[in-house]
Amino acid sequence: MSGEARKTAEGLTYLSGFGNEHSSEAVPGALPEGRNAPQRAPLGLYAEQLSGTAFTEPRAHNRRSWLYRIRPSAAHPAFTHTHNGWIRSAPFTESVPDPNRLRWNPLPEPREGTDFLAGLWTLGGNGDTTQRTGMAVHVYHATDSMDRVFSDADGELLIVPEQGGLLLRTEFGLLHAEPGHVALIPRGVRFRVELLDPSARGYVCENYGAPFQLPDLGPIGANGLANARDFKAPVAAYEDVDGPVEVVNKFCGNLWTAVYDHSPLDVVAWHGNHVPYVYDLRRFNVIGSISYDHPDPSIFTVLTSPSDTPGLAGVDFVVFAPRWLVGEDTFRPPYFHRNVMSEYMGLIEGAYDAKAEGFVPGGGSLHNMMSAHGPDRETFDRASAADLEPQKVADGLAFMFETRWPVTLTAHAAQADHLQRHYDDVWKGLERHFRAVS
Ligand SMILES: O=C(O)Cc1cc(O)ccc1O
Ligand SMILES: [Fe+2]
Repeated sequence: MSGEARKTAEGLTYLSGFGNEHSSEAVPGALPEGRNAPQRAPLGLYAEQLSGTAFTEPRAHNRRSWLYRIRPSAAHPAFTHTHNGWIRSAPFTESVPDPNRLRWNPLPEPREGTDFLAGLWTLGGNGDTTQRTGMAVHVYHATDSMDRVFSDADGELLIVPEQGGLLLRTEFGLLHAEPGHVALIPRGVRFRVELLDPSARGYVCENYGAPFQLPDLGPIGANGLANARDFKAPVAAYEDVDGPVEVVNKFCGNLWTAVYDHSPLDVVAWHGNHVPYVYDLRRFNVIGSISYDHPDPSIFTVLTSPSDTPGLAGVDFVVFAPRWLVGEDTFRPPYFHRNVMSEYMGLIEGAYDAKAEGFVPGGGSLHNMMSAHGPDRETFDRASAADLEPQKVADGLAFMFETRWPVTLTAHAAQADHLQRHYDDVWKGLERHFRAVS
């Protein structure tokens, strides 16, 4: 926590646009012109390519960046295996996949001195890190800024703050993420998380699969949902630090550590499209029904990680942002349903329109493949009798990590004290109203 860090965070400038070929230099002349790897890079820098997709993937999906740095990334000592803390990875084998509807309260307070990495607590996931498939759901609660630097070879990290602002110092520069924003750190990008408030809490989707992209818009047209220009990439900023810096690397499910003799956040200039972003969820252009019925929540997709089957996402990131409900003769909250996709939901602020109580900011729910869920009894009774005036859903910001594979829990998530014991009861007492004759 530091006033200095907050001042830095609030004065940041950004480059605008998701998927763009961005470029930035912290020192004029640091970026080579007209080629990526001149015989001698400008200013005595080392040129390095960081790829997020195979070289040969279609141009529309290809992700890579060129970094111009004080020292090459290759100059580091061996990594040694270290403790994974509360972090677990795919394949998830600590418990049997659970068909029950499950809901957790927020994580308990961590010990003082818990940084973002130590505060990461894996709830569960699917796929296999060695196959680059699937995803993991983590929550975090931290009380301290990181001194160390982290990178994740297993996937990209979508960070969803719920309490406490974050300053993310990345190889590409600085990002500021407050509750209501999300930050996206691509696979392999080194970064450090500094806290702007006494503690920080939130959610992380670790996406082992194809990098997140904006969803196609189909008949919606050329605009809407998350607009590409609202994704902000950092401008180059570097640390020129000689001295021991611990670098932690998550690789195939385990944390590995090495002490470098310099900071690896030493990129003076870069260009490319494999870059981190911050996005303000309140910029989401919510599209919905203006006639009748409640649309499927795919209409709220912010980012999607496609799988090898068209239309079937490894993981979708979906936001339930403030919006108007105007449907006529319509049950307006989320309907009862059993879905083939599995849904982890979290709440950033306020309340969610399908749950009157018990789903609280910082908590989360898991409705695995085909589990029956939907509005709780109180919501059903209220919405079935409501006067159908136009209604603003104003005070909530909920989200969903929706995935094609069931989420298997870690042992600590399955046995957690903060796992709610009687979640099923929210659907108790839904009375029968059936009459064979109307
Ligand atoms: O609340 C949920 O379970 C998520 C959800 C929301 C919605 O509007 C429709 C279907 C769905 O799964
Ligand atoms: Fe659902």
